[in-house]
Amino acid sequence: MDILKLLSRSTKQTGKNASGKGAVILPSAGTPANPQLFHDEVLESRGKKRKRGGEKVDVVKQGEEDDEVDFFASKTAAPKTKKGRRESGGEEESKKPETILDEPHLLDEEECRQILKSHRLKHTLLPSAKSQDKKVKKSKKGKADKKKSPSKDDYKQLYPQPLTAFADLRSTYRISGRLAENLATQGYKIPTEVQMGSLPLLLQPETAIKDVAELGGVSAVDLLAVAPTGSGKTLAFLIPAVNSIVQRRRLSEDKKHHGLQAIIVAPTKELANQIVNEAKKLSIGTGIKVVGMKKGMRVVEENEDTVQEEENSSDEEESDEDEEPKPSQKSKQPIAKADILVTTPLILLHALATKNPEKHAPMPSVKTLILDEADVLLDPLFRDQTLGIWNACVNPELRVTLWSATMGSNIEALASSTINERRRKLGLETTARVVRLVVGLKDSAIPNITHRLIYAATEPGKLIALRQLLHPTAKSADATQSLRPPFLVFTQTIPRAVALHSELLYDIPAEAGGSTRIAVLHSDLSDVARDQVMTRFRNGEIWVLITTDILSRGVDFKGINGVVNYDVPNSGASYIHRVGRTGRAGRDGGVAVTFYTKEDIPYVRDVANIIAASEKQAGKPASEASMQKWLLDALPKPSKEEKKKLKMHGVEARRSGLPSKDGKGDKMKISTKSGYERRMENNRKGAIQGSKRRAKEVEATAEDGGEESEWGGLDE
Ligand SMILES: Nc1ncnc2c1ncn2[C@@H]1O[C@H](COP(=O)(O)OP(=O)(O)OP(=O)(O)O)[C@@H](O)[C@H]1O
Repeated sequence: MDILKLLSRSTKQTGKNASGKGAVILPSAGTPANPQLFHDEVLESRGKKRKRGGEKVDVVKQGEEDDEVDFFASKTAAPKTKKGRRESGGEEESKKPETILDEPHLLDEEECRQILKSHRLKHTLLPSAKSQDKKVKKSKKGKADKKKSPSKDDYKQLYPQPLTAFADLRSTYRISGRLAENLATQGYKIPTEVQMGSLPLLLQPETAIKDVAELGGVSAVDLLAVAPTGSGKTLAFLIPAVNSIVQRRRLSEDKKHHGLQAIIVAPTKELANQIVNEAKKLSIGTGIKVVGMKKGMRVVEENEDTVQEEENSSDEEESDEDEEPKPSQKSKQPIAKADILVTTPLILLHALATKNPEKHAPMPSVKTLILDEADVLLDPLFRDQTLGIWNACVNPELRVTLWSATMGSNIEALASSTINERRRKLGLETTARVVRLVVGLKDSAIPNITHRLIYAATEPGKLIALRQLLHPTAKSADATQSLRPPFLVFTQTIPRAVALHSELLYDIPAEAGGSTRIAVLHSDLSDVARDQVMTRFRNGEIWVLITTDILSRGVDFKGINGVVNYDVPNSGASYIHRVGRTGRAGRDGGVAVTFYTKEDIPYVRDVANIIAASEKQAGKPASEASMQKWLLDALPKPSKEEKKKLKMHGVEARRSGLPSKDGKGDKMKISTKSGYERRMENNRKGAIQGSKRRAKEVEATAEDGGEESEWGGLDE
């Protein structure tokens, strides 16, 4: 069923924007023309203007977009064979005959600078462990120089080769032929900015930076990458990880052996599962095994120190947390056969537990550690777990990359000092340097979506406003004033998500799929239930998904038209990640709606500032900006302490979401009528509409052979 058709049948929307100038292209409407966000025109030294994305960009024209709307379609994957295996297009990498490669394509320094500038890419070499050591010694000697932290001069800007086309990955950076084929099969043509800026450096630093003296004479980098939501960071970290394992396997004598070489850590199960799927697609035909970490899985050899978790699942099975493990199962599982392991922090840390709670079993074979959503993984909530895993990666050749759309300076300092500290301990100061890559404006929301900050005054006001968005008959001249499903709704707490779900459950009429179109996802649900909701949402069966911040980071639903912050997010970073679930891969037309009430006024300024910065980045003139200066000036500035409290616990008044004994919390309740009342009302309305429709049908059939009746939208 085409939900756009169904929901728009009875609306007055014409597909034009308010000015009537052009059709509104929704994120769910086909393939984006260009996944890049920034392509400023930069004057070259010779006076010519550069085209967007450099010379080699192969742009998919609008006319070539998919005709059929497929909200959550994945990119073309290799077709499955009868046995259910993906066709890899031939033998494994190692058995393929040598192919003749094109000439490497390298740009001169001026061209590099121009392209990096036009795509708003900034590379900074961070201070080395040695230079930090010197500073500390100096400050100990001279009492006057108390400054231990690096000065501005220690940060050097770099201009490495940008990747201008995916074809260069093979011709210039010599990635595996099978990996290049897998990328082509999935339809990747134009690299996004973060891919342009990171892939050359991670694949071949010595080619990306011609003069190694620039990198302090070393030929390897660890990377801190801060790039917008939906800008393709997953591919940027997976390509080098898969490629390095393929190259190592090629040199290995035992090509069938699987040993853990790369670990990818993500904060939620949903994100970890998504990364497993992407990594598997890239690894087709390479012989690489990608595994998602499960409870009870073994990853290290046992010795007298290790404390293995009792087994209740194998690496291929869905774990059942309620099932009691049998004593005979204990430690009998073989070590998971994995080259790449994708995990949430705690589950892996448990698998590395030793009798000494301070120590974890080492993983000497791991040469790549990737922290996705690194700022949250290094936040106090996950910090010890993440550092525990990091410290267990004892291989001296370990390369670390950290990725997020937001990275506070404290997190950057922690990451950088952890990398340097580790090197110092292992005596490896000179083998690699840390490079920071920032795409666009640091810590900002994507510029290709529309933001709307709506004052709803009270909790019931928010419910009314949400129903207006959901209501397809909302009389609005501007198509951006209503929100077409599919969309996500974020609440502050699990009880509030559950309450909102039961409130809205009967808002979609039975003929449009009824309550099956609305679902809730949160961490109190079982893994199986969470997986089912994710699958149904990806398949387009669920139109409105109510959730908590569990889905705010990393999760990629390609065709989401909008995000509703039913409750104001707990921080600016949370806003950036939540709204970044729409407008992925450069898609235009996404809408981010944030409701706020009287209780939120002290905290909403951060969100307003982010919206203003995003509109400025998008080049919106001040007259068209939704965030007017007077509003920004009028909003109070929360203190550091207030911000900290908000980040930890959210807006106090709606913490529990349940009615309080003193009755004060009742005004924060999400409810107008009980679910039973709404269901009864809905049934009544359905019956009336049904009988009206039947009467009309009979009339119409009598007159002109009949016409399909329309859903008249939601009556409030
Ligand atoms: N070069 C490309 N061309 C077209 N689509 C791309 C390209 N690179 C990535 N994508 C698509 O962009 C979408 C977003 O990618 P991804 O999930 O990696 O974003 P992200 O930067 O990790 O976002 P977040 O910060 O939200 O985690 C995915 O659907 C991915 O397939």
